[in-house]
Amino acid sequence: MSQGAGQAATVSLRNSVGSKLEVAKHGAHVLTWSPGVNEESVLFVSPAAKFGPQDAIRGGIPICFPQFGPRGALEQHGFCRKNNDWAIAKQDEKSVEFELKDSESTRASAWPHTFQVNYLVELTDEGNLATKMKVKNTGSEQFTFTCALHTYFGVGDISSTSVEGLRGCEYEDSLQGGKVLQEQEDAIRFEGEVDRVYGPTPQGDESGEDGEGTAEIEIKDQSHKRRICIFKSSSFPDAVVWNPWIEKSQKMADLPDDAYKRFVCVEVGAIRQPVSLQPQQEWEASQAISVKS
Ligand SMILES: O=P(O)(O)OC[C@H]1O[C@H](O)[C@H](O)[C@@H](O)[C@@H]1O
Repeated sequence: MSQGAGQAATVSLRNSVGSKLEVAKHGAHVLTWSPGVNEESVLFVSPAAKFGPQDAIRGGIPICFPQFGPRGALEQHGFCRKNNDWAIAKQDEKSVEFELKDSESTRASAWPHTFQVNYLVELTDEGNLATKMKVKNTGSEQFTFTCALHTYFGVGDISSTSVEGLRGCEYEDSLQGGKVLQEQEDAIRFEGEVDRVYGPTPQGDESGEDGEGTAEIEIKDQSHKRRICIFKSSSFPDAVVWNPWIEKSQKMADLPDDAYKRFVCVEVGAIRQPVSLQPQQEWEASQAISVKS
């Protein structure tokens, strides 16, 4: 574990081709990921991000669990992303597995269940970022949850960025009170705030667990002349597309007013239909990300 500058205690991983990533123990929060040697991180972290013990870090990959957004009685996006009780269950040179169990504070929350979350973060030999999330009901009563990996992807300029792969998919438009619509475009472009929960999204081939194969969703980052390919398992049936644009950014203390120009969130998750687990039942879902020119 090392202490990143101004950040929580972090774990750094490297592979033989010089790819690297950094994960904060706080929230099991992936902060940076660089697939190639001496490349900048593909993930966006706000220059005004806060790293205190009670803070949700603005950027990287926050884990939203056991509740996505305001869809329940917990605080926005649930307690996981701010939780300091994540332990390191396993670690080797190219992967680290974090583990979070229920605690006095979670049992005192509006979601008082006994559970275990395991979150595996891996740097593949090709330099892709592979993550797997497992949730186990370790109690004696059924519970439900919603969740997402809330990934902030860095882009050169949001105005020349598009998100592809969601044509024909149903979505809830948060800017229209959750009205359900169907995506008509091959490419989603950004000329203002976008906040949509798509799902179930068209499924690529499940072989994408290592970031190779046919991506479900692609971010075309024209300014950096690259495609960011997102693969997700069918147990993450949904994907949120979000950019706050300027008005919402001006209301966010941990985001500079013009920072919206340099990121887009595509957040794979199980959101529209909560996941239900019987006692001792386990659920798992994975996301892999790769970058192609
Ligand atoms: O500010 P946060 O609690 O991190 O939420 C940031 C954003 O997360 C998701 O993208 C939601 O769809 C948005 O409605 C929300 O504004």
